Amino acid sequence: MARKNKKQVFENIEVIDAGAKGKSIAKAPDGKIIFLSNAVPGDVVDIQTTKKRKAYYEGSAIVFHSKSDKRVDPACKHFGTCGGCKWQFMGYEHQLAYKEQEVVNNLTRLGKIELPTVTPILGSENQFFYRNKMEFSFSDSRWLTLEEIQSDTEIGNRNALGFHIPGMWDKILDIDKCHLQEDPSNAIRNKVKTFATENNLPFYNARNQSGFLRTLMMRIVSTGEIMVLIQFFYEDVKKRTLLLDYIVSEFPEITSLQYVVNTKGNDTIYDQEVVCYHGKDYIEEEMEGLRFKINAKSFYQTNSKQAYELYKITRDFAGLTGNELVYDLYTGTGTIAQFVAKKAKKVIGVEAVPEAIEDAKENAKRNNIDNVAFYVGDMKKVFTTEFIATHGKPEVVITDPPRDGMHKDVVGQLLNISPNKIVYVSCNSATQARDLSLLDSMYKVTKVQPVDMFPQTHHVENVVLLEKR
Ligand SMILES: C[S@@+](CC[C@H](N)C(=O)[O-])C[C@H]1O[C@@H](n2cnc3c(N)ncnc32)[C@H](O)[C@@H]1O
Repeated sequence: MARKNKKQVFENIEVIDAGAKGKSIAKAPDGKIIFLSNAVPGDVVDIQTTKKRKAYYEGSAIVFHSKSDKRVDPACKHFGTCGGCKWQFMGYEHQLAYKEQEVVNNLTRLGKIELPTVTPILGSENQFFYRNKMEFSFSDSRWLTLEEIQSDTEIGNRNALGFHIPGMWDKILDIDKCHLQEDPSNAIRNKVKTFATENNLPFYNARNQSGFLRTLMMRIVSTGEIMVLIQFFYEDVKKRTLLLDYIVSEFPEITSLQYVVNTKGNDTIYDQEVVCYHGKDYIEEEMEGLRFKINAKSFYQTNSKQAYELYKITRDFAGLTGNELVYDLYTGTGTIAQFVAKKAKKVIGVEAVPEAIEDAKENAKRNNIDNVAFYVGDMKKVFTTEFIATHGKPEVVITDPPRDGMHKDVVGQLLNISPNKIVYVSCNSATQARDLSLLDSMYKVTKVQPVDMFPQTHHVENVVLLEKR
């Protein structure tokens, strides 16, 4: 019987494009598309298929006949094994061009939207070290390279503090220098790893569910404040104090040192008690004179500088005069709501996560903003006709949904209340395209501005202004 997924090799194929999920695209001799993960458009390669589907192949380049002039040398030595920055081998101007192309393709092909001239994508000033939050995992079974496996030398300590190998929940790549978060991020991570190893603090083993140290989360923000949170698998006061005291003495610049004892199977801390060991239990980020208190569980845009650009575009698209009632749907910790508040009569933010709404209310108070109000709940249940009757019909709606886009009932309600303008901020232009096509009967897209929040990855944010036809 013929094997269903028999691997094939296609020779001398030119990689022609970049596609969704950071894959590049080539065409097989039979006309089908091949999605590749390790090639840049312009490379000429031999491809071994890894999966065969009805309409396409997945594969990987095994021989490079010539290399694309879009290539650059990756800055990070972990590139290729670490799944974090898939596009690091492509020049930044080309990353931007492909991101912009993806937005345009999704809106025109998937959404069938008639677009105005798209404003060129706004690149990030920092192409590296732009993230304010990172989380690293401890493991006692470090991912080994092929050379290490093949070598005769005995591998002693296998402790790692780094990232999951893509698609592998129990394998951690040890990170020596990550190019995503500013110093002292690398120094803290490396010193914690060395100290913990030297003092025999057991690193986690996900397979056996054993070990003491689970994760290290760091937040470093523009005000200079630093939050470090260590997650332990069980309580051991002696070991815990040993490590935390070491961190305090070695890094006095840390303004918030916290920990969690999480005995569950998974690493999420959202249902866990967070204990402040040293300093304050929060840090503060600043944007245009506004201060945002961020605790260990709070959501905050991870690229602070580019978030400021995104918010300015959003406010500009909203074109507020000071007389409008604005709704900020999916408000998170209410940052957009507070950012536009001084240009509006009133802003109402709605969000599903109760803690985020608590942060939003507290931040608004601390910022002396009294023309905002926040409500918690699932959008499709909260954003009802009764809610509108109680709080008023908005002239402008800003919406910033998660990757899935808006629920169809929420889109239906927008059509129902028909604000003059809708500013749609999206981190997934495919679902944004779907929602825009549902709004198309009543709204015309008049402005489009893609924004790059995550250099070296394929992710792209897009802001769209919709005006009533
Ligand atoms: C992309 S974030 C936007 C955050 C915020 N606008 C900001 O810039 O910080 C999307 C937000 O939608 C919230 N969310 C997700 N599903 C929701 C739902 N069904 N109803 C209400 N909020 C939801 C998430 O918790 C998250 O805070």
